[in-house]
Amino acid sequence: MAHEILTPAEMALVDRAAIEGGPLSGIDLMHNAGHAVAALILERFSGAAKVDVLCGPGNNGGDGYVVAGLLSDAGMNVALYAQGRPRVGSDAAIAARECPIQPQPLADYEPEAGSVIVDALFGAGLSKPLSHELCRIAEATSSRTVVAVDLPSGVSGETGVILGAAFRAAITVTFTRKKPGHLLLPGRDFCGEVVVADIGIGDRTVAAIGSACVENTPAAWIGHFPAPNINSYKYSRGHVGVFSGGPAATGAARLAAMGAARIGAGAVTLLSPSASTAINAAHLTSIILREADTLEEVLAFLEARRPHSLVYGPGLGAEADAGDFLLAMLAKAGGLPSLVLDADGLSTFAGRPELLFDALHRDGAPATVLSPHEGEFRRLFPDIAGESQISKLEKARAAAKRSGAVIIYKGPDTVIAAPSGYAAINGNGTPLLATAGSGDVLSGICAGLLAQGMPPFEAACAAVWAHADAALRFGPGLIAEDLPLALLPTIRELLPARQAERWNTVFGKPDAQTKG
Ligand SMILES: NC(=O)C1=CN([C@@H]2O[C@H](COP(=O)(O)OP(=O)(O)OC[C@H]3O[C@@H](n4cnc5c(N)ncnc54)[C@H](O)[C@@H]3O)[C@@H](O)[C@H]2O)[C@@H](O)CC1
Ligand SMILES: Nc1ncnc2c1ncn2[C@@H]1O[C@H](COP(=O)(O)OP(=O)(O)O)[C@@H](O)[C@H]1O
Ligand SMILES: [K+]
Repeated sequence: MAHEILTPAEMALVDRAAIEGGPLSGIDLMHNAGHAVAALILERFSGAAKVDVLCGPGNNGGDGYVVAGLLSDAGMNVALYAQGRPRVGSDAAIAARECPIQPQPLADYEPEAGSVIVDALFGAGLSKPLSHELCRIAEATSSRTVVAVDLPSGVSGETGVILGAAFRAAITVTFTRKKPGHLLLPGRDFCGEVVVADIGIGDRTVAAIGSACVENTPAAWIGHFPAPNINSYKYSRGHVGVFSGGPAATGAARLAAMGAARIGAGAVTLLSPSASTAINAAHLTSIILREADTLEEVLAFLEARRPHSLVYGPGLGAEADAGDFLLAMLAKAGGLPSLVLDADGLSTFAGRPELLFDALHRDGAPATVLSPHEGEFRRLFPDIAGESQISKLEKARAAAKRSGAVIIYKGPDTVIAAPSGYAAINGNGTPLLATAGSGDVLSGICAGLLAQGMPPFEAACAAVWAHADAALRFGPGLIAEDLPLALLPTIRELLPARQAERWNTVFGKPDAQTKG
């Protein structure tokens, strides 16, 4: 699984296990790391007038000494600036000794136009904010071409938080696997293009560490992606029920309904208050419309039609009665398989979230996905949101554990987390999605996948990825109404990939275990 994400601490364990297990020693790995960075610079920037390599005191600096030596051997004009000497006996000390270029004090460094800067100051070992002097240098290089080794110095590999200031890289070359700081904001914004270099550490060594986080790519869930078979009929392909708001707020539910239908649910029913029926009827064709004003009417629908998944929240209004209605429905409806709570369906529990969490932890509760944006997350999990020391990844995990639901913690760096702690960080997000109603479509896509039998964690991951992929393919001008139809090219590529995966499974290749 080459899409695992490793924290710096996990990466250190992997490095150690690789060195102990052989055949490569620490300095061999450092040589390989330096080679990878030097090869990239030769490939992309061989015409640069000069390369300035900035080396720190640890092994990140060690990589820098290797890069400087290799680029100089290749005929480039290289200058080396170092902060502190590597610790005696470290791999970095060997690399510094091997390097033919005499380092100058980093305090003397002034960036020049036309130079490419290699930032090998701090990587995984960054433990405190950059000093004033380093902040000055980071600032002075912000408009230059910087290639960062492992991470831009100043970016926490674990959280993506900036410690003091950070170098702004055009390209970051990291080793073996990405770290959370490459995907979480604001770190991601400082990394530029991220290249993952293989330095000779095998997949098995990485797998043995048991990272519980992956980058959200189709590889993480394609084995569960639903494909209709020859026996499918509309209800067996998945039936989604979406709750509509009152007459002034019906659009959100229709967006969710269309998202569910386009991702492949065979039937989607919009449950509409009678005051909204005429408006909804005027805007719907293939979506089934069912009037339901009271709990009894909703329960009668659930009993008669047995939908596989419900979307509750978009456009419902955040007043307490929306939450009370949901709790009553959960208490009385037997055997509801799955539920997506979004928007007002989350905000209605502000100040009383434990009522929701208790209901979701009860025996027989539906498999639930909560899809809060930043503000909704703060309303449901104020203490977790306020923790300044932990990453968005850890916040999503804590929220999933507490609520008993899969969390889609939305934003440019959406994190998906299961109550088990298993998590994914999304990397294909696009600001094109920052348009009103796009979250409503996402909730429908997620419900549509749940209704087709996809396990909740995988359904949430696939929904987030497909939502962003569709937006990227559609391009500028996207509004939420476009998103359901924009899913088509995405689905048309995912379905053959799913078929190929099925053949692999027949022949015993990848595992299709659920992580949720
Ligand atoms: N054998 C290995 O373990 C390998 C390590 N590699 C490189 O090694 C790096 C990790 O090396 P290290 O663990 O030595 O860590 P770093 O080189 O990132 O930094 C550690 C040193 O910097 C100091 N430090 C941290 N933050 C500071 C700050 N803000 N101001 C001043 N000093 C600060 C620490 O006290 C420590 O001395 C990786 O990022 C990667 O580039 C690669 O060469 C691959 C192999
Ligand atoms: N800058 C961005 N980059 C990537 N994705 C974004 C960005 N801004 C918003 N999104 C995504 O767009 C969607 C917006 O959802 P939400 O905030 O609930 O909007 P709405 O309530 O209008 O539907 C989420 O999936 C979110 O992750
Ligand atoms: K660095």
